Amino acid sequence: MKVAIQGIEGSFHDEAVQQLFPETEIELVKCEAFDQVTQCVKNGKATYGVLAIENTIAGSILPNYNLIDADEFEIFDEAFLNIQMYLMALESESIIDIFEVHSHPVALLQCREYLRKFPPQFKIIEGKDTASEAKRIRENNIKGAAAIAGKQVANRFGLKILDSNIQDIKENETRFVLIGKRGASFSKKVPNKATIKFQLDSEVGTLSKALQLLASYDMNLTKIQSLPVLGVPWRYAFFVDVTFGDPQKFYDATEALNKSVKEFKIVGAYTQNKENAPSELTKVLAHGK
Ligand SMILES: O=C(O)C(=O)C[C@]1(C(=O)O)C=C[C@@H](O)C=C1
Repeated sequence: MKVAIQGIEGSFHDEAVQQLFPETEIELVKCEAFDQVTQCVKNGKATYGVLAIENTIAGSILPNYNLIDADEFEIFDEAFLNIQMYLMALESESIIDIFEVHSHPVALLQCREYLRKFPPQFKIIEGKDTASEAKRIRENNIKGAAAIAGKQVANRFGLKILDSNIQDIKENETRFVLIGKRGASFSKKVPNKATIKFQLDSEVGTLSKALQLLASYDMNLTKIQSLPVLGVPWRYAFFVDVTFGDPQKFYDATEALNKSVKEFKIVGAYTQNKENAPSELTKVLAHGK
């Protein structure tokens, strides 16, 4: 099965794929940017894509909301990874030799306070994914440069860890979503979580009424994210994550909400996966049910 990610083997996206599909043979479709991931799913080069959507230090990865929304993709599943960051360089280097650091922009954001401790001439360079940056340092034998990546990357590419757990807050998690073409859903599990999207008229109380309606159907709101509607200045769309016990109540709530909001859409109804259970798809592929 082909799954597109931004990054290469060893990146956190790769780890998320392994988390979702521990028993399935996966061919990673390695992309250099998030929009390439959705393009690959759109044009069939990959059946599914995995995208980071939010991090507990860096916040929402907003462009990925737009990418999922723009091309009528659906969210099928989610995975949570504990993210611990490490500073790594060639075996010959020690921390005083380092004058520049390379990593994924979101990884650098997670280590902002740590990076402030280096002298002003120290360069912070946004690159590709964490693993590619580390690999490049190793393959080109780049002295004086370090990468920020997960421990698995140092092991995989033979780099020396110069500093450990360097993200600004010890507890650090990233949430990833599994996406595919709309309607290509596979899970036989009853959903207990969903992401919905809608727009509202700019009138007093419209958002409050929408949220009250969700509450009246026992929907537990876990996240709300507003994003500009592209091409319509100062208008916003709301992406809301809810968890629920009774899927029928969720569908009743969406039916009611659809009548009072604009551009309503269920971006995905799936199973909440804080425990990081393998994706249902693994079972479907193995047993056909
Ligand atoms: O560069 C990587 O290893 C990634 O998988 C990217 C990414 C991200 O996009 O947030 C994934 C998880 C971490 O939050 C840091 C970086």
